Order: sequence, then C-alpha cells, then structure tokens
Amino acid sequence: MISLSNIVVTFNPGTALEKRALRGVSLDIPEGEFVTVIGSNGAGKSTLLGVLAGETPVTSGSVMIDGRDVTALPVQKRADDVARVFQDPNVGVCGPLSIEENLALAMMRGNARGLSRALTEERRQQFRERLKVLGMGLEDRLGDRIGLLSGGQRQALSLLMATFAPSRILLLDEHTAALDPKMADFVINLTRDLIAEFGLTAMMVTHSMGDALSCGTRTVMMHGGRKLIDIQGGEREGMTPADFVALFSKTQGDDLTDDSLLLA
Ligand SMILES: Nc1ncnc2c1ncn2[C@@H]1O[C@H](COP(=O)(O)OP(=O)(O)OP(=O)(O)O)[C@@H](O)[C@H]1O
Repeated sequence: MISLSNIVVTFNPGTALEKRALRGVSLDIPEGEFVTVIGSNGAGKSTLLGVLAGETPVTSGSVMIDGRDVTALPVQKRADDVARVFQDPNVGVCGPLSIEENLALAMMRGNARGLSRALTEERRQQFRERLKVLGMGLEDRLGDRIGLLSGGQRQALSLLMATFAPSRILLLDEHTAALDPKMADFVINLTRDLIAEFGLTAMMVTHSMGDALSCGTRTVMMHGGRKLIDIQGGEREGMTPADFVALFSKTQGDDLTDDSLLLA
C-alpha cells in the first residue's frame, strides 16, 4: 500500500520563482492497483511521480510504502521499492552497452561490478526467453548495442528491465509520448501485460484520455496542483473521454480547454 498524505511541493520557496506544484495531495493506493494520471500541462503529474520516486523532496506531507515512512529517503534508497520508465527512451537504458549487458545490469540493480561474470549462458537463455515475449526479435540480438534499437524497442526493454528489479511499484511518466502511434499502442499493451503478470502496483502519467480510461483500475485527474477527480470501479467502467470531460466540467464548474487532452 502506498499512502501519500497531504503532499505539498513548493519549488524555489521565498524567491520570485516560487511555484507551488502540489497543494496538499492525498492518495492511498492499495497493492496491485494500476492508477492512470491525467491533467493539463503543469498540473503536477510529474511532480507527483517524482515525490513517489524520492526524486522530488516534499515541502510538507508524508509518503508511506507498506507502512514504512519513506518521506526522507532519496531516490537511490527507494530503488528497491520503485522502478521508473521515462518519456525519453534513452533514459531507461544505457546506450553504449549491449542488450544483454543492460539486462544483466537491471538484474544486478545497477551495480556494474562483476557484470561480465554475471553473463553466464544460463542467464543468456533466461534473457532470450523474456525477450521473446516482446515479439521484436531481440532475443537473437543479445550482443547488439542499445544505440542500434528504435525508441519503441528501447521502451519495451526498459519496461522489461523494470520487472527484473525487486520493486513492486512501477512509475510510468508519459512513457509512450515520444513513440509513433503504432509503437505507442504496442508499448501500452506490453505495459498492461507486464503489470498484470507481475502483479505490480503502478502509476502511469499520460496525456491520452483514451489510454487513461482504458488502462488500469483507477484514474486520477490533477489540476492546478490538486487531485480534482479520482474514479474507479463502477463509476469508471465504460467511461468515455466525452463522459470524463463532462465530469470535469461538473466538478470544476468550468470547461476543459486543454487541446492536448481533448485531442489525445
Ligand atoms: N524543478 C522545478 N523547479 C521549478 N518549477 C518546477 C520544477 N518542476 C516542475 N516545476 C513547475 O511545477 C509545476 C508542475 O510541474 P509538473 O512537471 O509536475 O507538471 P505536469 O502535470 O507533469 O506537466 P506536463 O504535462 O507539462 O509534463 C509546473 O508549473 C512546473 O513548471
């Protein structure tokens, strides 16, 4: 269970650049829940993920994971709890290394010492089996440098690597935004499959209202640093983007004018 209590994040406090990115956000996410997060530019979505990952320090409030207070734990110390996939396909993988070296590194939780020894034939066979699931032919390219792969292949690999980590929480920050529509669909489906297969607790930020409503078990809408909408179960089932826009207008008393959300 993840519990965010009354999270406030103020960047550059006390300066002319002061920005209150989160204004008291509380959210309880039971184990195995897959939350999609939507909202306009600057709504606080990435900041929320940063707080969960330990990258963004909170100004006030607390973050609990499975009953442990991790509010003060920095990103490296939360790596056992939290895996992340970013928008940029280059961030989750190490470009100069090969596919098998990247996979081994993920298995060794980023500790490169003993990397070559870790690449046993048994391990390679394991990697081939896992890669086969992607249906991209990467199982026959273990020695290829990551630099030779497409953006979609890198994201698929990043997702797979996230499942090697001991973490049970997966954070996805617009991880399909830089991909072409066909590859984005592929990666979204892979995301669904891996989260289900490994029973992960997940939070996925997206600008696609369609993906936000069709993926996962719950949808949260951030607006102006606050959690404006939080729907799940029967209320969410069968909801279309048009229904969601109507819910926004009812809740906010205003029309949704963000084109990027309406068109996605
Ligand atoms: N490190 C930072 N320093 C100062 N301001 C920041 C910082 N990070 C984010 N902000 C500001 O905080 C607000 C929330 O940003 P955040 O990135 O969380 O929004 P978002 O909902 O993810 O937006 P987008 O969809 O555009 O990525 C924005 O006004 C942003 O400019």
